[in-house]
Amino acid sequence: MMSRPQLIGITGGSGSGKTTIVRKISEIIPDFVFIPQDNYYKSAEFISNSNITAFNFDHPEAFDTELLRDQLSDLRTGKSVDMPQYDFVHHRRKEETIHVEPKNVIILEGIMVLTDKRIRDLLDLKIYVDTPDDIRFIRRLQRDVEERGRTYDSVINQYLNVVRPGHYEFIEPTKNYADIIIPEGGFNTGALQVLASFMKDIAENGNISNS
Ligand SMILES: Nc1ncnc2c1ncn2[C@@H]1O[C@H](COP(=O)(O)OP(=O)(O)O)[C@@H](O)[C@H]1O
Ligand SMILES: O=c1ccn([C@@H]2O[C@H](COP(=O)(O)O)[C@@H](O)[C@H]2O)c(=O)[nH]1
Repeated sequence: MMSRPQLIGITGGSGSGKTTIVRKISEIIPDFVFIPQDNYYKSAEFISNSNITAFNFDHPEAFDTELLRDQLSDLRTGKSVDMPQYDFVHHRRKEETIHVEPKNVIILEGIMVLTDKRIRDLLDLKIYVDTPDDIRFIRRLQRDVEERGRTYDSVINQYLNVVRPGHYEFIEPTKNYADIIIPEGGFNTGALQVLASFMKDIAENGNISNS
């Protein structure tokens, strides 16, 4: 490793295509550490489809930001961490952790990676994935029913009551902090190529100018 690891933050609303971007980048350049902010959700095991708004997953307080900050700081200074994992179906942190060794490039991805200054200040490059609300909602509805054990009614109820207001209060304004805005997410191949070649450069030469 030639200089300290560089942290790239990828944010945007739920369903904007953040995870898809990371997956596609990994097909071009696999050599990075991936930290999903979702893994730092606090457990809310009392939640089910019928009382989905009883815990607000779209508020900064829903995340264990102290743990995320500590682990990012460790990775940034070349130390390994044991990253938590999150179970979306049962709304709780899993027992098992994943041991993560630092690499030159670290990608932090999540809805609120630019919301809290403590995390924002650790990032070397900030990216906002900007996808229209209707498209994001349709994607989320399909995904949450297929992959996250949710019913249509509960996804719609949660979206109208907490996800949408939280988006406008805590996520959309953070676009102002972004260095790069990617429209439409994971199928914007031009943006993916630019990002991947930038990451390849850091992975091989280990620098962004201000490090
Ligand atoms: N450009 C796209 N076109 C169609 N579906 C997409 C696109 N990008 C993402 N998806 C799908 O939409 C859902 C949400 O995408 P995801 O990457 O998980 O978003 P995020 O991580 O921002 O919540 C997933 O099921 C994914 O396969
Ligand atoms: O137990 C949970 C935890 C989170 N959520 C929702 O997930 C999204 C964030 O994940 P994306 O992959 O970016 O969509 C957030 O809007 C929470 O509402 C959940 O429903 N249940």
